[in-house]
Amino acid sequence: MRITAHAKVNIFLKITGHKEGYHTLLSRFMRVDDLYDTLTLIPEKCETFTIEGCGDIPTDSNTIYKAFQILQEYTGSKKLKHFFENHKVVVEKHIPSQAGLGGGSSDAAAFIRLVNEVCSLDIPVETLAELGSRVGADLPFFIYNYPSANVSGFGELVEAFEEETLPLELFTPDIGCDTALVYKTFKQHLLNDITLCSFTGWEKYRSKDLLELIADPVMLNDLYAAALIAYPELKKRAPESWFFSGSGSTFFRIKT
Ligand SMILES: C[C@](O)(CO)[C@H](O)COP(=O)(O)OP(=O)(O)OC[C@H]1O[C@@H](n2ccc(N)nc2=O)[C@H](O)[C@@H]1O
Ligand SMILES: Nc1ncnc2c1ncn2[C@@H]1O[C@H](COP(=O)(O)OP(=O)(O)OP(=O)(O)O)[C@@H](O)[C@H]1O
Repeated sequence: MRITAHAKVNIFLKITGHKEGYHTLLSRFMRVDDLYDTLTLIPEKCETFTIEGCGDIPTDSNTIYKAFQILQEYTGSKKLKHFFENHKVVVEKHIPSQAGLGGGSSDAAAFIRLVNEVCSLDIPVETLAELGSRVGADLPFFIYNYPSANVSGFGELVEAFEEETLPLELFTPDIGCDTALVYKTFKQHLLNDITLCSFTGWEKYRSKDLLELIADPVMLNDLYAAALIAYPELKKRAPESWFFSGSGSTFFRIKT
């Protein structure tokens, strides 16, 4: 009873607006094949829901626990409660936190997919994605588990994009970027300047072609400029000609 929870990068990320306190976006998400956490369900009597391997993150704020609560509420069954009185969740973390790689979201999505199977919940993937979106905006992409996808809305509209994943090299400086702060900075300084026509048709390009064609990391990812304002020290750590993922702080490029 084991599952891998892969990291993602955002090949491009353009903010399209703001409503209900959240930003809407258009982004190409790509799974990172060789960077993943693993989640294992291990038989053991547990007095409370038990997660091992997530360092000092309190259980209550762990995305895996949030996913459990949402599944529990949705199914309303004693099956899940009973299962987790007799199994613990062991996480092997490899994806750095606050890095723009979606680690916490990927863990929660992998947990939902695994529990759906192991506990024979038979919940359709669309419903799992909707339940997942209540944990975080990145969850639907990880629930569908496509290698590459165009993602829009707040993150809940996920459309598979037919292409192979790229071999990626990642660099995560030791600067944790708080997603909420980066979005807040974007709203304050940059939201008024968005020009929707500047990225018309980007979603149709293969990721490799788009990275070559646009080449500028600031143009490709709207949150990069916001992250540079919120975390000015990022500038010194940015390697020349690398791209920026999500709300940071990871830079990536295609392996040569
Ligand atoms: C930056 C991305 O990772 C790109 O893939 C996502 O858009 C963010 O996804 P996430 O980490 O799952 O974000 P969440 O945990 O849902 O949201 C954290 C905070 O970021 C802001 N937020 C998030 C997503 C979004 N579309 N608009 C926002 O303004 C909100 O203030 C929210 O409270
Ligand atoms: N299972 C988990 N794994 C990692 N972080 C978690 C987890 N559950 C809760 N968190 C909390 O979520 C915060 C953000 O972690 P995460 O690794 O998901 O962020 P991220 O790199 O900002 O992702 P994003 O791509 O969404 O920007 C961390 O500071 C951590 O305290």
